[in-house]
Amino acid sequence: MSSWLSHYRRLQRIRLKLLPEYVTRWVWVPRSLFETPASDGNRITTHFTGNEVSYSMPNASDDLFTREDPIFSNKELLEINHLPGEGRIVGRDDEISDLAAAVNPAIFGQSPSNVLIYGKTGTGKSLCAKYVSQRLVDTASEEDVTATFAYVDCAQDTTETQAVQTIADGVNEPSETGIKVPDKGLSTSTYYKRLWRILDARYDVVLILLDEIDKLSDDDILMQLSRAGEAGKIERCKLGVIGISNKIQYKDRMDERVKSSLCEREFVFPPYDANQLRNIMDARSDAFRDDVLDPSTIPRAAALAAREHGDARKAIDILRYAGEIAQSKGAQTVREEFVTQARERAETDRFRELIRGSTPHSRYVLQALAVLSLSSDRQEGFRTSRVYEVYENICDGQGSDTLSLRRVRDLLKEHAFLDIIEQSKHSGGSAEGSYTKHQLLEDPQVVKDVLTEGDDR
Ligand SMILES: Nc1ncnc2c1ncn2[C@@H]1O[C@H](COP(=O)(O)OP(=O)(O)OP(=O)(O)O)[C@@H](O)[C@H]1O
Repeated sequence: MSSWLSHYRRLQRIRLKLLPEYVTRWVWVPRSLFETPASDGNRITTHFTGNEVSYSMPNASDDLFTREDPIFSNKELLEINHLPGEGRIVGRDDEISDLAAAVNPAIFGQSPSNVLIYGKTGTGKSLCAKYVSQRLVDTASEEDVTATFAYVDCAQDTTETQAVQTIADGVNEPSETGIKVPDKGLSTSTYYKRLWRILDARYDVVLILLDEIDKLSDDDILMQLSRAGEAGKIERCKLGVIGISNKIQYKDRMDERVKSSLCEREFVFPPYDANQLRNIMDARSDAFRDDVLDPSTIPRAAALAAREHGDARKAIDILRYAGEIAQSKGAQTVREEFVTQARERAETDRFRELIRGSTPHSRYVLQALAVLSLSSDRQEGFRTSRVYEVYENICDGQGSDTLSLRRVRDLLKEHAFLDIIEQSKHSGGSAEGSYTKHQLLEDPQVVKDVLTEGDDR
């Protein structure tokens, strides 16, 4: 490293070794030690202010780094975890009012309705549920009602114990209640007992948001929460549950008793159309610098996303990637043509994330389905036996032993559970009996590309 940066680093080391904090102000050091010639002839000077040390180089003109982002002015607005504020929730007014009406009784000290929200991924379910819950808490406090909401990601807290611990911990304030909710180590029933005590001690109303409720390993917590008041577990506090799922069939799996108390109100969030997606993206166009977005870029991204899925999250991803592509190409504007490349990248990234950590055979099975889909115009899916044949070839190519047909069937089921493939049952009459067909829900080319990444290395 011959640049002035190497001198900078060396100087830092010298100071750390030679000048501990307590002698900094008293030691006289020859000027030459702190004025070091840089390779381009400039001198780097070290300044001391109290115990602070800083460096300066006159006439530094370093074009190694870009000092201002030429494309984005507030990229955070397009980040995956960004929760948009009120003005940026677009096209969900009806859903927001319906939800608000369902939980409204809480404001008068009555129990909010339990709600189940369905809808495909990226249709704003969690966003609207959190937004309405926060508004309820704010309005309740104006009416002297103490309210809060707890959010549980059931994909992460899949067991009853984990979920109840998360809720109890979320609503607790140990200095006020004197109750501790350790991360682990208590029995499920003890967590419940502490939760009920905390709720009664602190709140008039609590909403519990169970996101991806279908990932819970059983219905036990739903039974407990939806009947806590009725069963006399809590006296003062009124509890409402908002369950969120992107599996419309989820309700069919539910215990009848849970269904009757949890599904007092049900709402379905439809996928966004092109206009709504366009408005959602327009509301965040200030993520970009002025005049950087070509006028056709957002409409093109909206049309593409609406045609394929109606998912706002993916639409926003596409817009962000289009900006990053413009950045990497050194383009002055984010052009419409970047949207197509961005869409491929968004799909690829998402699928890569979806299968991260999956086993090699689970990947071979998917690869087999991708190969079959790419080699056929028929879209109605492939029988297990056919998938198995191609899977055997892939294993052969990889020099790997094959798993049994039964095990491959299980792997296909797991992929169906994750919505990577869709399964359908067919009857072949008395001669053939019934059989299952499997179809990729992802773009087969994306699946194949991601699964064969690194194979040529
Ligand atoms: N109506 C909207 N207005 C503005 N942004 C939205 C809207 N709907 C969704 N989004 C954006 O998309 C992201 C995903 O939305 P959200 O998490 O609510 O989807 P979801 O339906 O719960 O999806 P999943 O089932 O995958 O969890 C949000 O964080 C937000 O950035």
